[in-house]
Amino acid sequence: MTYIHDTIAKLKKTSPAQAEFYQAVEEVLDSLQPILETNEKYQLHSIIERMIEPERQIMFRVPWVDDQGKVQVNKGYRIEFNSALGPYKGGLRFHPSVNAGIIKFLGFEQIFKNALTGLPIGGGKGGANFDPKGKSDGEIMRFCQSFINELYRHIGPTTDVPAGDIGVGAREIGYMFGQYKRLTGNYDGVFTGKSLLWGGSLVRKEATGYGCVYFAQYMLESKGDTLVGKRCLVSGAGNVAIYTIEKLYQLGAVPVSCSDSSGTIYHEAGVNLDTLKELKEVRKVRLNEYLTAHPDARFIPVADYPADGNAVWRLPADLAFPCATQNELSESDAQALVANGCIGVSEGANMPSTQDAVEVFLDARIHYGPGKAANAGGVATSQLEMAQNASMQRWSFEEVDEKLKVIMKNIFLSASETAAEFGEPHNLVLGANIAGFRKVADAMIEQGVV
Ligand SMILES: NC(=O)C1=CN([C@@H]2O[C@H](COP(=O)(O)OP(=O)(O)OC[C@H]3O[C@@H](n4cnc5c(N)ncnc54)[C@H](O)[C@@H]3O)[C@@H](O)[C@H]2O)C=CC1
Ligand SMILES: O=C(O)CCC(=O)C(=O)O
Repeated sequence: MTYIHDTIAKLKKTSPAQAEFYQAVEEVLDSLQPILETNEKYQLHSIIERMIEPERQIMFRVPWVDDQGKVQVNKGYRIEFNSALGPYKGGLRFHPSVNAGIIKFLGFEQIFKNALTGLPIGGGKGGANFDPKGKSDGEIMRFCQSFINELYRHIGPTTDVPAGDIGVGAREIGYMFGQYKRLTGNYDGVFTGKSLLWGGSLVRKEATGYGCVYFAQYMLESKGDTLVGKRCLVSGAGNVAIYTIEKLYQLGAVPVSCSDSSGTIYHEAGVNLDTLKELKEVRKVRLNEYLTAHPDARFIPVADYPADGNAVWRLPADLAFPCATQNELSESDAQALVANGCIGVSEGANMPSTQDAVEVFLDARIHYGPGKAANAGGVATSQLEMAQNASMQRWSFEEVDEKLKVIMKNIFLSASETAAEFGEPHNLVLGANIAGFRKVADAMIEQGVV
């Protein structure tokens, strides 16, 4: 369709050198072809042109003092992408690879993901090219305070509500909230993913991983299958990976791998969750230390990965849960998974599979839950945290978990019913993109040209 082709060509000119952002936009626009062809209103209202341009992009300097007394400077970002459905909502990522293109891809995905939850939240994302690895607690605190010294004026409980992502967990949210409170004098629900001691919601920590497994469960159930006894590959060893592994065990599956940026652990007997939590949540060390407690496991260092992919996806298993980062699963990895008998993929990370890898899954007709549907449990539970804060209530673990299950089920149904409506019932990429798009686009039209 020349309209889509021209739109992407123009985007590349006006927003140069943002490869991940183009990738996310191309995937969505390809899926939207059938709805754009039959609904002139979206072109008349320039919905696509408006959707791919953030409402606001905030870029700022983050100066801070390290433990040696030297001043360091990082780049900070908050991209307020789309507020048609509610306040901007999305995490903050602290990682050295962060740049405007990565935050834009994440913010763009967040628009559709948040729409799919059915909750009143718009899309945004932020972060900094700060590397938390090896930093002292004092350095992390000073960085977070400096980050908020600028960001505080742009956020608020009904305007823009950040949360965590890679490199940002409850500790960082605590330091950022403290500084926000000091600067504004407000004690409000401006962040989610807060500590349970002061306004956090039960289940938020677990929600992305749990939700991703619930999504896999619903995909399997739709074909009369279950998770029981399934051997599962999980990548990553952070928040999403850990709680994906926890829920897989609870539902009778056997997670056999995890990974970090140093390499992959393969434990045929099943990954030991207590050891993993101790290494990553408490001691924050490299995964090879897992072998000390479990000499029967195998560690594959990154140096031994295949040139065209990631060792974790070359292992035999029934299901795959990419939970680390974008583009961590290549076309060759996807081919290896399918050849080894993998029957389903549920993405905990954002855009972990390359476009070619996604094609392999769709062509092979295996279950494929794209990140914006399968990992939406995190942001959905963030909205439940906002609802509890606003009504000064606190719901039990069971109550929140039950709501999370219902939300994930509805996302699965909405993506699969939309996919069927457009004649490709197995294609949840198409279904999720169109279902999310329709809600945002129609809201934008109703709200006029703004
Ligand atoms: N935390 C949340 O609620 C949500 C997170 N996500 C996505 O899930 C993914 C993981 O995020 P979190 O677990 O929150 O972050 P985290 O900081 O807790 O963990 C990230 C993990 O991925 C590993 N990792 C990073 N780059 C890697 C690489 N190149 N190779 C192998 N491992 C690598 C890190 O070592 C770390 O163990 C990201 O794509 C994030 O955007 C998506 C939805 C919500
Ligand atoms: O909980 C949130 O607000 C955001 C979670 C997030 O960053 C994501 O869904 O990728």
